Amino acid sequence: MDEEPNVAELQAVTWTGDALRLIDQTVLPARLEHLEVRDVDVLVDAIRRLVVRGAPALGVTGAYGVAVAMLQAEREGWDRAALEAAVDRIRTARPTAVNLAGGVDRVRPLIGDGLAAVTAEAGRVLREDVAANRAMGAHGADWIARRVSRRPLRVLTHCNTGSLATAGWGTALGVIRELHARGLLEMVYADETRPLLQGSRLTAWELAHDGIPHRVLADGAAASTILRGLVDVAVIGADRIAANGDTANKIGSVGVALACADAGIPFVVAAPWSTIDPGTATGEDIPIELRDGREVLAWEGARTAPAGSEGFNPAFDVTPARLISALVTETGVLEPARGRVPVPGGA
Ligand SMILES: CSC[C@H]1O[C@H](OP(=O)(O)O)[C@H](O)[C@@H]1O
Repeated sequence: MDEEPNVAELQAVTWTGDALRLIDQTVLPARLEHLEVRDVDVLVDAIRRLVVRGAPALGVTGAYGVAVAMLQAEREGWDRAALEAAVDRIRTARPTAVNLAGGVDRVRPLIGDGLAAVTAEAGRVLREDVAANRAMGAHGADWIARRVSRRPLRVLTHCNTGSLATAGWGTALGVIRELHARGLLEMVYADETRPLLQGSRLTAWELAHDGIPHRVLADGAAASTILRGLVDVAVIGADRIAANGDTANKIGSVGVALACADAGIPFVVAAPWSTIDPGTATGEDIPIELRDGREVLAWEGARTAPAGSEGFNPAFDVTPARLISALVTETGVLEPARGRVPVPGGA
């Protein structure tokens, strides 16, 4: 890695004019490399392998993915039906983050207006997300500063919700960046987030580049670290939020929420409205991605479990609204645990 990147401004997803340029998150933090995508099969594979990942980043990817499909259709002489089928494959490449489908659906109606219309709308999706993250950071820091009296603050987070998971700045990590900028932050406890280690590989990389003090902990250490009083607030992201406030996020999130409830500290979710799905009534209706069990049984090709063992690898879990102290959005803060949910009267 040559130049030191400005990680807070890093763009996991950019459009080159004729290709999607993705940071390859599977090789971070060892190497900062990019993948230029001009083919739908390559894009679907990149989404499934988490080359690009994180709900808002997937939303931008889905939007520009329509442009990738349009250019390939032109090159390869696809008819409209073949183009729509390719767009559907992008839309369904991963099931849980509602943003992926949302990004595709945002630009799909513009296919008939041509590539420029599609890429212009996709650009708005990207810029709106950056603006949303900045606003979320401020709303979240304001809420936490009002609700938590200890200074400075010790914050626990799970998975990666920074520039790498969004169009820039981050959701939960955007709140953490804002707390740091205000001089309110003592320490960030970053769950390693097995099995793909988004916390130890990606969040730690972002925090280190920002000069934010942090410690990486085993996922299994989160609950006792919270119960021992070493954490003042937990802030995490989301992949899909149901109408009643139930929230799907990276596997291990609900354990953090349960520990926070028992310890009497706030459990905060930071997510843009593009992650809220009014069409999903409750957490029971959120599709949970079941990934290849082998991800749990090995790391970088080195088997860690016995040959005969099977893996069980749900990628997300659902935290019930009753455990969520604050849902921080770009327009302000809801309090699901107090009944203030995205769709009042929702299921
Ligand atoms: C800012 S949303 C990030 C969200 O997405 C992650 O999932 P994955 O790494 O599998 O894409 C995780 O749930 C994060 O909280």
